[in-house]
Amino acid sequence: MTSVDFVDAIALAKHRQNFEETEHTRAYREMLAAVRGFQNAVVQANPSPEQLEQMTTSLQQMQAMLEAQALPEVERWYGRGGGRDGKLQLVTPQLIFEEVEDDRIHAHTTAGEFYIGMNGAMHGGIVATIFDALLGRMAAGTQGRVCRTAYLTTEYKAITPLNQRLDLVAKVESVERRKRFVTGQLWHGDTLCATADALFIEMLPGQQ
Ligand SMILES: CCCCCCCCCCCCCC(=O)SCCNC(=O)CCNC(=O)[C@H](O)C(C)(C)COP(=O)(O)OP(=O)(O)OC[C@H]1O[C@@H](n2cnc3c(N)ncnc32)[C@H](O)[C@@H]1OP(=O)(O)O
Repeated sequence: MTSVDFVDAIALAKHRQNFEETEHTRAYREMLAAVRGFQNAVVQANPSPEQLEQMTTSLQQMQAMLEAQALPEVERWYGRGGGRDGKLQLVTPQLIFEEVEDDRIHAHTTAGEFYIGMNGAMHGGIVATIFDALLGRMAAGTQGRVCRTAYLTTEYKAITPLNQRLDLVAKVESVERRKRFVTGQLWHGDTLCATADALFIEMLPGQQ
């Protein structure tokens, strides 16, 4: 089996939904958490020349080790999972899904320094990426529908802080044939930091 067998998005998603949490994959999740910790540390420090040399050498060694084991997308653990602790991914801060219903989701997250824009505020592109992941999960619903984002509009109402709990709410507003219109809100306590509305289209067999 190669990744070429899975240009069909539905077949790829179905195959990747079969994901067993084992000791080995839990260790992979822990490694990704360590990468997140590293990313947070790396953006906050100005290491000395000696430290930089040491870090660059170590990182190059780890990169070479991983490159020697690279797999086609269909076989990778990255991007899989999807229970309460969300997917095994690094593109957004980890999302914790508290309630997942077919028309409503409540989740939360805490974004570290890696996701900084400027002056303590989260980068706006990360806010939009969080909404894409949250609203994509909403469009998938409890049935695991395979959908793609047709549009996603984000409004930034207040600074989204780092290192603080953020609450995320998603809702399905309406459904028309393959179209799922969904909205999202990102809260810090009582402050509404950002909102989004998006259209997700359910994939047809054969579509990439
Ligand atoms: C439990 C399991 C959990 C699983 C968790 C999964 C979580 C995943 C989370 C991660 C998620 C991350 C997800 C990602 O990041 S996906 C990556 C980002 N998105 C893309 O790359 C998508 C690129 N675009 C396309 O592939 C196509 O355009 C799609 C597939 C979207 C539609 O092309 P397709 O040929 O299939 O459909 P159609 O053109 O006949 O249109 C169909 C209908 O839609 C209407 N329309 C289309 N576009 C727009 C528009 N912009 N505004 C308003 N309306 C629009 C259109 O008028 C028509 O309406 P109607 O005639 O029916 O009335």
